[in-house]
Amino acid sequence: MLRSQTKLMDLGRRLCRSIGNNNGSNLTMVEVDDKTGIATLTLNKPPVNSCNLELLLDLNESIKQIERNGSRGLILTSSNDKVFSSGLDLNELHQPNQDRLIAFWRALQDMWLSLFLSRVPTAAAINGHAIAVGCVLATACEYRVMLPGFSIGIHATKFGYVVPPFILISYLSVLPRYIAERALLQGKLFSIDEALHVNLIDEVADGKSDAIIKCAKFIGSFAKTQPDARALTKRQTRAQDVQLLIKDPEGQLRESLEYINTPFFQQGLEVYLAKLKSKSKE
Ligand SMILES: CC/C=C\C/C=C\CCCC/C=C/C(=O)SCCNC(=O)CCNC(=O)[C@H](O)C(C)(C)COP(=O)(O)OP(=O)(O)OC[C@H]1O[C@@H](n2cnc3c(N)ncnc32)[C@H](O)[C@@H]1OP(=O)(O)O
Repeated sequence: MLRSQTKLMDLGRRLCRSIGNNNGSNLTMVEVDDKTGIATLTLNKPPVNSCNLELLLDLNESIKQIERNGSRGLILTSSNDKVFSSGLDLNELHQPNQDRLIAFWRALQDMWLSLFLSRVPTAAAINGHAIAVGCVLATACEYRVMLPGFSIGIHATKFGYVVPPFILISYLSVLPRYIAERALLQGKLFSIDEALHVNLIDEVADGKSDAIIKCAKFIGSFAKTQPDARALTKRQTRAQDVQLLIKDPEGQLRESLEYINTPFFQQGLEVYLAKLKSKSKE
């Protein structure tokens, strides 16, 4: 084999390095680009990246791992080419075992705080539908690039769910209040043009790799900033948004559990889950 060929192969091998998150699961995958130092965090829970307890724990561990290993940034994306994330795994909320429900909701609150307050620059390469908490994952990031043909938004009210404050905040952190309020009350899912128009997303990409390149470019825009100063400034900017959850996580947990356990919520969820299942069998 020619020396130049060997060199090229070495370069290819060097470009991306997988790092584990210590728990051995493949629900999320982390690859660090050796050249840029940017980590790509891929949601990988078939069929539609619905967030169950295990995925939330795994995601949180991966976010922390990316910060620990000194990556220069985090790009969140999906291994499914149609669905970024379908939001919370509704089976976790339906007739739940109470201990598991507590662990699930804690993991959700913790994961959101980790992503929203991450020290490193964050961007979402949204390569499929981003529904409800799927949208919350994207809005927790600092920048969003999306592929055409998919929907993004929080449609909870359409199905009789009230959203907890941190979900509300994740909308309010990127949308003007009147747009966030109207969209939440309507249970609106945005098309890509609508999302771009209100700045729910920052850019449109024509494929996943284009989205990753655009996210990396955004992260590169911080190259000349001092990482600790950037991280602290981000934390200060977002301090008010997280106040409630940081000051009283158990109170927030209690309120959510009370609501989830109401017969009203459970009955509505049962109807919705049945519809979802029958739709997938059509
Ligand atoms: C004071 C108040 C305080 C607290 C309130 C507390 C709680 C309230 C919660 C409110 C916030 C809610 C947040 C959420 O995230 S709820 C989740 C909402 N998500 C959805 O509604 C998405 C539903 N899914 C879809 O629309 C489609 O699946 C999707 C994503 C467009 C993909 O479509 P497609 O590729 O055609 O795939 P299928 O529909 O065939 O789905 C494949 C398979 O997956 C199952 N599934 C899909 N989504 C979920 C889900 N979110 N949870 C569980 N299961 C899901 C689907 O049923 C299919 O399963 P099957 O076994 O039939 O193959």
